[in-house]
This record gives sequence, structure tokens and C-alpha cells, in this order.
Amino acid sequence: MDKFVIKGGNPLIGKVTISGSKNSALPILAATLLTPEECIIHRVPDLSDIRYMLEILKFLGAQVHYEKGTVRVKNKIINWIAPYDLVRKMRASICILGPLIARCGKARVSLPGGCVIGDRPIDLHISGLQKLGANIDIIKGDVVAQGGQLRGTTINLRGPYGSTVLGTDNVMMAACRSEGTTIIEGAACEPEVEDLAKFLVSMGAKISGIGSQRLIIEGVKELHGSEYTIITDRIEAGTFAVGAAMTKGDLFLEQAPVNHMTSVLEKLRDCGVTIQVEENGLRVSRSGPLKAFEIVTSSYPGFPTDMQAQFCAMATIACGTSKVVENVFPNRFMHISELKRLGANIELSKNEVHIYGTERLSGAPVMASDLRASAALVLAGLVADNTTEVHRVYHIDRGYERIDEKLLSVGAMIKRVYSKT
Ligand SMILES: CC(=O)N[C@H]1[C@@H](OP(=O)(O)OP(=O)(O)OC[C@H]2O[C@@H](n3ccc(=O)[nH]c3=O)[C@H](O)[C@@H]2O)O[C@H](CO)[C@@H](O)[C@@H]1O
Ligand SMILES: C=C(OP(=O)(O)O)C(=O)O
Repeated sequence: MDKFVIKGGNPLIGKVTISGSKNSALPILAATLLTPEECIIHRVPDLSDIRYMLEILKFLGAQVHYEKGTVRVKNKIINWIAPYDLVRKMRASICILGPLIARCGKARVSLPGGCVIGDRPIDLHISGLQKLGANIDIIKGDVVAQGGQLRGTTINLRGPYGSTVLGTDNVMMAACRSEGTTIIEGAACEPEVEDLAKFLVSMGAKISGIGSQRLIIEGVKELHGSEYTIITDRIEAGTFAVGAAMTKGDLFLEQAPVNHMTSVLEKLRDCGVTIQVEENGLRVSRSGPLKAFEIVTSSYPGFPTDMQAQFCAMATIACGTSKVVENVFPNRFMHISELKRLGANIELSKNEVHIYGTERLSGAPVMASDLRASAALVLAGLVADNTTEVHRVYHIDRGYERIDEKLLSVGAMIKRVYSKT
């Protein structure tokens, strides 16, 4: 397994181009299953998760061509079963369920399985699709669905922690080809859900209320091929912004989606970081002290759970005590014990951490456990004394395009050591 060897101490200075959004690209690729016509998707980031999704589409019968960020895909579905070996590597594979039911009238998709960030149920996906008329059973760890004619209805997707992003995607995709009108109450408002809705509209879907908690979908008989460009990844942009803040750097984040980053940028400003919105991007720099902060994660437009680990890394070197409350995935704290190995002073209790800022972290070998935890460890390594080795970086390759090359280009001392196997 590859690892990163990082020598801390250099500020990040220069320009980084932010890639297309993973969390937009994955459901949009799944949505191409809704039509037999060709779809052309631009700005698709080159990530292992994307490669897995393309493998799944190919397994289902698609012709796929992926080059220089553009996917051309034509879904002639010859198979409606996605087995465990294909879907277990990536939770987002569950969003092929809605399109398969809508297009084929049936689907068998293995449950994506456990996840290190905590329990990730799909009850709301299933109840939403059942309300549309699909018969769904769990058989031998697979979701087995028989669709028949789906019919529009009113569906509430509010769960115990707010709405569900991929659940909204799944139900919205199926509703596009259901008979009559579907109203989704408590829809997730994340920019990636909005992006999927816009892609569906470009395929001929009739959706109103896009970007709000109430989506109204008039079913259509067929959807057609489309050409579409994915939005920029707000989480990648946020991660580099934290990198500039932690290293006392000065980074221009080209194409950063400023409008989607309000809560993160507000928090960075509160911490003493300078944020300048410029044409086609964002400049992030710090010269003064980094102040402690409080964050509480919630659904959009609140503070994103996908930025929580990176902010924990930042808190380890801030002046004072920071408090972080994780409300979306209450157990998403695998990075805490590894940050402690670098010398961080942190107390964890239930879904809350208190982080007491320290003058310096000291390099050590650490283990990446999941995508954003890995990003937090890399950020900590950039400011730690001596050398930090981050093991199992395949987690980070799921969601950050060439992060080592991008960091190297702005002054970080980071090297990927390839495993021999
Ligand atoms: C590929 C992708 O886009 N992944 C994102 C998506 O994941 P994902 O869509 O899986 O996350 P959800 O929005 O579904 O989860 C939000 C909350 O709802 C709960 N829940 C979810 C589904 C369900 O059927 N029942 C239920 O109770 C979850 O346990 C969690 O507490 O949104 C998360 C929350 O912004 C992000 O961290 C992930 O990066
Ligand atoms: C948790 C994430 O992704 P996924 O839902 O694919 O696990 C993430 O992008 O931070």
C-alpha cells in the first residue's frame, strides 16, 4: 500500500486548480443509466471512486470512454445486478439503485456495507423508493427491487440527523421516470444534489424547487443523452484553504466554488485567516495568529461533516481551545487518535471533541482510516516537526485528485512511496 512521506515546515504558496466534485460526479454517472443515449460528462476528477463507478457501469453493460476528465458513456443495460465485490469499495454505488429500478423495473444491488465513519443506513432510500411503488427486500445482503410501474407521490426524506444526500439523489432519479408528480419533502439541499438535478433537467427531466427542501418532479416517459460539466469540489477547495491557513501560506484556489463554501470560509475568517474572493477563485493566506474556534456539523448550508477532520487538524495548532461537535456522523473521529500520535492534545467524548492548541506537532508514522481523516493527517504532517509518514493513502486517492502532486507544486515537501505489491 502506498504511503506519503511528508517533511513539515514549508508554507503552501502559489496556485492550485481545484478539480471537479467527486460527490457530484458519482451520482451524475449513475444517472446516465436512465437513458440508452450517449452522455458526455466533463470535469470528472480522476479518482479511484470514479474508476469504481465506471467499472460498475461497464459491468451493467455500458460502453465507457474516460479521457482527460471527460467521460463518454452509453448505457445499454444488459445486467441489473451489482454484486458485493463491485459495490463494497464505495458507498456511493448505492445510487445506481434508483436509476436501475426506473429504467429496468428491477435491480439487485449489494448493500454497500459498513463504514469506518460510523453507521450509514439506507432506510430512507428504501422507504422512498417503496413509496414510488418498488417492492424491495433485503436478500442475502443485497437490496432486491422489483419496480413495475412507478407512480409519483409525496415522500418525506427527513431522518434523525436531517435529510439524506444520496437518498434524495436515488428517489429524485427514480421519480424522473415515474408516472405523475412526485413531491420530495425534506430533500437535501447540498450543491451536489442541485448539480444532479440540473443534469437530470438537461436530460429532459421536469424538476422544480431545485436547491430547496421541496422538490417537485413531473415524471417523463424517457430521458435523453446530454452533455454536462460537473461543479468544482468544495471539499477539496476547503482542504487546501485549511492547508494555507495552517502553514501560514498564501494560496490561490483556482475555480474554488466560493458560493458553496460560505460556512467554511466564515469560520476561517473568524480564525484570523485572510480570504479574498477574486475572479475565478479564492485567495487564502495567513500572517497573524490562528485563533481557536467552535464548529457544529450539519447539513448544507451548515458546516459540512466532510470538512470536520481537516478543521480538527487545524485546531491542534490554534491558540486556545477549540470545540468540534459532529452531528451528521457522530462517530466520525478516527483521525483523533492519529492526531494524538503527532502530539495533539485532544479530549473526545461522545460526538464532541475539545482540542487544546499546542505550539508544535512532531512527526510520526500515522495510519489513514478514511478519506477526510487522511486529509487531516496530511495537513498535520505539513506543519509537524521532522517527518510524518501517512500510511494507507488509498483512502485519500478516493477523493483527492493527485493531492501529492498538487501539494508539491505549492511548496510542500511530500513524496509518495509506492508499495511493492
Ligand atoms: C458520495 C457522497 O455524496 N457522500 C456524501 C453523502 O453521503 P450520504 O448520502 O451517504 O450521507 P447522508 O446524507 O445519507 O447521511 C446523512 C445522515 O442521514 C442518516 N441517514 C442517511 C440515509 C438513510 O437512509 N437514513 C439515515 O438515517 C445518516 O446516518 C447520516 O446521519 O453525504 C454525506 C453528508 O453530507 C457526506 O459526508 C458524504 O461525503
Ligand atoms: C464520506 C465521504 O464519501 P463517501 O460518502 O463516498 O464515503 C466523503 O466524501 O467525505
